[in-house]
Amino acid sequence: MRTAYSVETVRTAERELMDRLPDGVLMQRAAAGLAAACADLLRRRGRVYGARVVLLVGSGDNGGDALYAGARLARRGAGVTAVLLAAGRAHEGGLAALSGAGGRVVEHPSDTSAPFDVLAAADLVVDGITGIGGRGGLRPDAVPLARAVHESDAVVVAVDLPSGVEADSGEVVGEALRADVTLTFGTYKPAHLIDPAREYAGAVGLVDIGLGAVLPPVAELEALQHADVARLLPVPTGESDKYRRGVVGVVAGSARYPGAAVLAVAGALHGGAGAVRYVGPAGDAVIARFPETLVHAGPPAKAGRVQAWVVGPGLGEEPGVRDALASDVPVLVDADGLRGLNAKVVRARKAPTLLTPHAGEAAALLEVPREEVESARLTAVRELAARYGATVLLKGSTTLVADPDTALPVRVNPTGTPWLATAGSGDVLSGLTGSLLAAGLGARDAGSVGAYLHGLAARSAARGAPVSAEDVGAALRVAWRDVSEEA
Ligand SMILES: NC(=O)C1=CN([C@@H]2O[C@H](COP(=O)(O)OP(=O)(O)OC[C@H]3O[C@@H](n4cnc5c(N)ncnc54)[C@H](OP(=O)(O)O)[C@@H]3O)[C@@H](O)[C@H]2O)[C@@H](O)CC1
Ligand SMILES: [K+]
Repeated sequence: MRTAYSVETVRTAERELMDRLPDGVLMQRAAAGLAAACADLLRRRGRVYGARVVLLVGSGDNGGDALYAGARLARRGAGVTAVLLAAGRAHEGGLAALSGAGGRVVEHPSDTSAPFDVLAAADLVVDGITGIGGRGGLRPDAVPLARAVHESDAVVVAVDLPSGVEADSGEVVGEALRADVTLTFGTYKPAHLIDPAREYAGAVGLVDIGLGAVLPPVAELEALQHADVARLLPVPTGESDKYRRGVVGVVAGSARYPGAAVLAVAGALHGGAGAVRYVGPAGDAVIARFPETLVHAGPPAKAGRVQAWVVGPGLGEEPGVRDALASDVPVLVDADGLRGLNAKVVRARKAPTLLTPHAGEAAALLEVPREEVESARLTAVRELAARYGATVLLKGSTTLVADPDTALPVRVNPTGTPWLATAGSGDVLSGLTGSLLAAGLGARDAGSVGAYLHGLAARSAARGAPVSAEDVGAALRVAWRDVSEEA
């Protein structure tokens, strides 16, 4: 499991750890890890001795880390120049260390083109403008430097965070530095796991500075990995029959969108339930493709017992949502089922409800513009979970799963791929996730395991080429096998 902690939690832990250690030890640990990673990158492109390294240095400790790491590289023969964005406020000890090691210093802004000249010739740039203390994106002075960095051929290493991203939310206000590699300290922060910031961070490495021992046991965010998912997968036992493995009811499709029914059933057949009961007008299309499905014209209340319902994909105006919500089993609501969803009705349910909106649907539920959800995904998913008293899976570039119990970490799906942005892939996900619910997983686990397998399936089906939703459905078995081999 990968976990991420908020800035406030990190600061508290850092104070506790600092009290136990001599002054400056944490920064030296950070700088040593940073310098070692930079030296590795330089060696891969040539060698450290004689390499041209530029440090972008802000006014805080993030700049201090960069300066001390720069001093270590200078001692190994690199030509290191620090560009000070807040001359007079740069970390004193770091500056002294750098000049003691033979590093140079230039100021920005300045009357000369020196900062831009050194950037144009750099092999490696260390971004130490801001870390967890940065607010409000890059300031105007820093923007031309960031652009010069992006135009150069240098490898860009961000200290702790790419400067300009918001650590706690993953938001990017205006412009931010784009890094090839980000070295963070002690723990990941939300921005390392959530888009758009995650994308700016490049490959993220974690430097152990001893913070783990003082961080609280429950993180703000967590990302499951293969072994975690393997432990959660439902596995049939000797006593299992199709009913004991769980029956999932799929209320999807309409005369206009019969394909959504087929795709949701494709997902449901691969999610661990023992049987899939399809309810709606697209029974013929479903049976033609998946003869093992039990079909019923509806309404859901008359279709027979299930252990979980999936309602919404391609439903149009067809009824069924109310019936499913009135049941006493877990319900997953997706797509058309989310339209006009009544928060009071959802809150009053005794069994779990799992809502699976994309950004547009989430925006409609929250009555805010879509861009607001896209730029602040973590806030949006938490707000929806609180408002509906439901588990919410917010689909998108980084899929997030929030539980209505705010003490539980929000789950971030690490297996996403841009190839998943294809028509019908959400229908496969809702069927799959509903099937996991019917097989006995809780809503939070079903949502995060569903998103994980769905992303893996898309990756394995795509392998760098476009995929259809049907391909994703067909590759779910491969993803399941791939994960369960870790158990
Ligand atoms: N936590 C840990 O365990 C450890 C933390 N360590 C390191 O410390 C870092 C945190 O250091 P920090 O607290 O000094 O904050 P930091 O990110 O350098 O920035 C704050 C400064 O920037 C300024 N400023 C604000 N916004 C700005 C903007 N948009 N654009 C430009 N400037 C802006 C603001 O001053 P202002 O100009 O607003 O007066 C303030 O002076 C952390 O990320 C990690 O690298 C490691 O050494 C070891 C262990
Ligand atoms: K930085």
